[in-house]
Amino acid sequence: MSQTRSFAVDVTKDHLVFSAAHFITIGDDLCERLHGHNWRVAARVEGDLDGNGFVFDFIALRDELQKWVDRLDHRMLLPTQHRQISVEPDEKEVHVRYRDRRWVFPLEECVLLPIEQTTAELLASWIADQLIETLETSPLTSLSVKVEENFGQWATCRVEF
Ligand SMILES: Nc1nc2c(c(=O)[nH]1)N=C([C@H](O)[C@H](O)COP(=O)(O)OP(=O)(O)OP(=O)(O)O)CN2
Repeated sequence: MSQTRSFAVDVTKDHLVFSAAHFITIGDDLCERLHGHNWRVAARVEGDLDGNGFVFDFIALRDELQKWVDRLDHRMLLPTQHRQISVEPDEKEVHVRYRDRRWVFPLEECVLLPIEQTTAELLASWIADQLIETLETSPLTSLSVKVEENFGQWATCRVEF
């Protein structure tokens, strides 16, 4: 009987969590109040086995993911590509505006993300973009990043190579 076999590596850890603030718009007229989440992050890579019998070293994947989780931890997450929320940094502060609502945050407490919204989906996509640079020397076939915004509410971004 013929068989095909495929391999994947998953990394999910209790410490792969960042606590951050954000708000999103929903539809044209609803802009959430500023609030926070403990966002949990996990990653999966698929591909052929290397000479070690690895798809990819768990430890390297875990540590790379942790690096990006740490960059987001205890920060205000702001999307720079939103069509209704303007995000304007100066030397010390970030000025944010949605219609007649305004917020000013210390620049060093923010992460400005080149995405349209700070949804779980687009945060997963941004994290995937950061991981790809490290992974691209390995012969992987896909990368999936999962972000959990609230218990049991996960979004996944899967990139195929
Ligand atoms: N597919 C997605 N759906 C929703 C997203 C998202 O990123 N992707 N995000 C939101 C909002 O950010 C919302 O604030 C999610 O917060 P959550 O705490 O899960 O929702 P509740 O306000 O209902 O919280 P409870 O504390 O559970 O009452 C919405 N949808």
